[in-house]
Formats: sequence, structure tokens, C-alpha cells
Amino acid sequence: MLGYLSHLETGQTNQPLYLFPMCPHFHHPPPGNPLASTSCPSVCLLPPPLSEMKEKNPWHTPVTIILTVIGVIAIVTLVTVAVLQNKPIQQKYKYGIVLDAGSSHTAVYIYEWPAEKDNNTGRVQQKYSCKVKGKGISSYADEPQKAGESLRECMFEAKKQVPKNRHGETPLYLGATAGMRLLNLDDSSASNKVFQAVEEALQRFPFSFQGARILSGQEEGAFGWVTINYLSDRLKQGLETTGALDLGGASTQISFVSDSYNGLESPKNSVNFRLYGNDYHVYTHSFLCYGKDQALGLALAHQTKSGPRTITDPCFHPGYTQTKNYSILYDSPCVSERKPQEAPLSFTLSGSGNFTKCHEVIKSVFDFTSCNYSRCSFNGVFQPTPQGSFGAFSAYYFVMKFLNLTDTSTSIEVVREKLMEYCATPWTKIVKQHPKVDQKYLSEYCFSGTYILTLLIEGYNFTSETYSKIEFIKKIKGSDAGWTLGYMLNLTNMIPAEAPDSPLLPHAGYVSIVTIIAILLFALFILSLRPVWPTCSKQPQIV
Ligand SMILES: O=c1[nH]cnc2c1ncn2[C@@H]1O[C@H](COP(=O)(O)OP(=O)(O)O)[C@@H](O)[C@H]1O
Ligand SMILES: [Ca+2]
Repeated sequence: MLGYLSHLETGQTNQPLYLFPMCPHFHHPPPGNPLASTSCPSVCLLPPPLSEMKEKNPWHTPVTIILTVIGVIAIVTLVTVAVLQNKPIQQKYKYGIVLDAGSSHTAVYIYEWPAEKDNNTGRVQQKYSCKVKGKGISSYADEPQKAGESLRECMFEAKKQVPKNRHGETPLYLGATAGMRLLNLDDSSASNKVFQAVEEALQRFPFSFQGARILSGQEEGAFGWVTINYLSDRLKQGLETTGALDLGGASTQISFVSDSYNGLESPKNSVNFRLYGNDYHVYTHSFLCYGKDQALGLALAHQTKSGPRTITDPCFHPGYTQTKNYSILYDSPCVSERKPQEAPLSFTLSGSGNFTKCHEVIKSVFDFTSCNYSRCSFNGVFQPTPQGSFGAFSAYYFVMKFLNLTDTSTSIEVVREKLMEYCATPWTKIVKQHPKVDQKYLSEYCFSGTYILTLLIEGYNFTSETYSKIEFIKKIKGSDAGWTLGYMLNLTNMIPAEAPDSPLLPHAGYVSIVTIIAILLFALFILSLRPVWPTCSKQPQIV
């Protein structure tokens, strides 16, 4: 609209319509007194008549137009620069690879993090994982070469996953857990040969190989704790931490922070960290032979003390039968000393599916009698009462997920009832219900579920109340819960001891402030033109 005042003849009433584009609203004058409503409202700056405006309107002078254009360009440039300057640069990543050589299988994990901020924030995440085909490396004691070969397929995949230009700088670690701990106890030369074979295999890949070694039980427990607390951002934010429960095939770990534990009562169960400016005294313990596969061995050894040819096992479904070799069962150092003097080659196990009896058998593999500390879990091991929330992963998750028991708001009594019903279900029915599940796993879920409940309640002293604070988890924000991430973060020094300096304002806050200031400056510039505008001293002219 060019003019500030228009007089339009409306077709029907022939009434003039007054338009004041500078006023907050347009209005019709009341009939008979056209001028009454044309007076400018007090809050509105009334512009001069069109004829005057043409001469005086500052917007129409070339200087003002140029200044305005320059002002707008300046503001747009300022805001654009502010946005771009602080915007994270096109992400480039760095990588790290960890092989988890567990007792039952090996898994390859690739982690990635933004290249420009290695040690600043909790931003390391799992990019890829690969489950190595076949068994764990400790099962290749008689043919170590094959342990190395077994890793090749996943490692070729890892080569594809990491950009070529990063291969040389990508650290590669292999950590072995309880399977290799047991092999090392049993036959250290065999364990050395397995390590030699896997090292040779891994050195052939273009990554920066940092060695293969057995983790101590303490390390396994503590790095599992670091992983879950790092992934849930509790360390960086200095929040109360979550305990870690890891159930493997050959060992199991419990790690948590307790107010009643400062590390003095049993120093070997203590791990201290200073992370992001906070000190943590973590209680941790790893029970060798109490992973679920070795615990099954302990339970079977308990039932075959006298070397029988048949046993009725309450931890297996009714109708389930299996022939087991005595020498294989008693091969493990967890039970080798208990081998019956005179035993046949094998025994036949028949399931009876009785949860209560299974619970009794499982309890017998724990020693609750001796404790030289203020309190113990089992086997004379010191442990404070579980405190706070817990994340339970690895086999805890697989088993409880399968049994539909991951909801810990379900009372322990109900969990028991469900297990009772599940264990009593005939084997043929179980197979029909789960045709696609590996029968080795399927046959053992009754044992494993009962074992988990016994370990948590009687073993670690979880109560109805603290049980509800356990969360069965597989992943946190897309990364697997387990010791591998914590292990790599530690070896690459990626968690700083002190809290990193953070910018005064986050990026969004910075951009907002720059934008607001720019708009205010522009408004100021506009207002500075105001004195040349006319005020309401004149009545509008009606044409
Ligand atoms: O899908 C599954 N269902 C049940 N158990 C599983 C599944 N996948 C893995 N597991 C079990 O998880 C455990 C993993 O233990 P791992 O191999 O890490 O031993 P370790 O930590 O004692 O060295 C094994 O007992 C394995 O049988
Ligand atoms: Ca494990």
C-alpha cells in the first residue's frame, strides 16, 4: 500500500473506508461523523498525508534504503557466521576394536568417537559387533591354530567397517576372560599356545594391535561397571552410579558402590577410580566357576559324587534325557578334584522338572557357612549389602528375556511360581513351543533361571525390595553392556580424571544470544529514524 490513507467507495453504502496502515487496526468511522474515528489513537504514530510523506518518508531516501540493506546484510552475515563457526564440523570418527574372548564364544566390538574430541565427553559408542562362529578360544587348547583362524571372518568384516585411512591408528585389543583363566590354571602351556595363535592371526590385520591377555576377575567386574555408568552418562554428570551384574559361562561378576564400603575391610575387592573429577570406591568380585555353564557342572558333580549310571535331575524338563561323559564333565578345574574314584564312562540324565528340588541342588554348590568378615555373599567372600540400582547383563539378560522375567516389578514369589511352572513343563511341549531355539540353550533355561534367582537372592543377598532395582539389560543407547567398552576407555585414557572445561554457553544458547543482540541492534537502528517521522499533530485529510 503506497498511501497511509485511502478513501474507497464501497459499492453498497457508499461509505468511505479509512485505512491507517500505521495504526494497529483499521476501522470504520461511525455514520454521520466520519472524522470522529479518523483521529489517530494516542498510541499510534500517525504519518503525514501522502503528499508530505512522499517528500519526507525517510524510507524513500536512497541513503536510508542503502543503510537498511547494509543493516540487514550485516545481521544475516553475523548470525550465519555465528551459526557456522560454532557448528560441529562434519564429523570425522576414530575407532577402537576390542575382542571379548569369553568362555563360550568370542565377539568383536568396534567403537567409534568424534575425531576432534577424544577425551572430552561420553560419546564413544558401539559401531559394529560380530559374533565369531564356533566356541570360545579356550576350547581350541588341542588345536591352537584354529583359535586364530576362527577370528578371521569377523576381523575381515572389521576391516570393511573401519575407513581405510584409519586402519593404522585404530587400536586392537583382545581380552580373554574365565574360559582362558581356567585353561591357564589347568594347562598354562596350552593357554600360551592359544594366545600365540590368536596374536599371530590378529597381527596380520592392518590395525594397531595392542596385545592379547587374560583379564583379572577384578578388571572384568570393574570395567563392566565403568561401561554401564559411562553409557548412561552417570559418570560425567556425577550422578549416583548403577551396580553391574555380569553372568558369563565360566565366571560371574558383581560390582557396585556402597556407602558402607571404603575398601578397607577387604582391599582385594576394591577398585578405585577418579573419573570426571569424582572419586569412586567400587566393590567388585568375580566368582570363577560360577558362570552358568560351570555352575551347571558344579550341580552335576554334586549329583554324581558316587559315580552313578543314571541321575534324575530336577533342573531339566520331564521327558528330557541326555547322556553325559564323565571325563568331559570332570575335565574342568572347577570340579576336577571331585571326580568319583570309580565311575563308568558316562551317565544318563533324566529330567524331572522340579523347581524346588532344583533350587536345593543349586544351593548346595554355594558355601554359606564360613565368613571371616562383617558380611559375606558366599564361599567366605566379603560383600556389602547390595545398594542402589543394578544393571544385569550378558547371560542374565539372555535367560531372563527368554523366560519373560525381565520385569523386576514382579515379586520374587511370582518369579518362583513362574519358574516352577516352566520347569515342570514336559520337554516335548517346550520343543514344540520353541522350534527355532537352539536345543542346547533350550534344555538349560530351567536350570539357568533357577540358578540366577538363587545367585541373586541367596548368593548376593538381594531382597524383595532390592531385587526390584535390578534391570536386565542387553544394550544401553545402542552399545552392548559388558566389560569391553570400559576396558578400551581405560586403555586409551578416554575418561579424564578431572571434569573437562566446558564452554560458557552451549552452541544453541550462543547462537540465540547473537541472534537476539543482532535483532535488538536492528530495532535500535530503525528507532533511530523515528525523529524524522511526523507525530499525531495533524488530522488525516479526507479526500
Ligand atoms: O542366546 C543365548 N541364550 C542363553 N545363553 C546365552 C545366549 N547367548 C550367550 N549365552 C550365554 O552367555 C554366557 C556368555 O558367557 P561368556 O562366553 O562371556 O563367558 P565368560 O564371561 O564366563 O568368559 C554363556 O553361558 C553363553 O552360553
Ligand atoms: Ca563374558
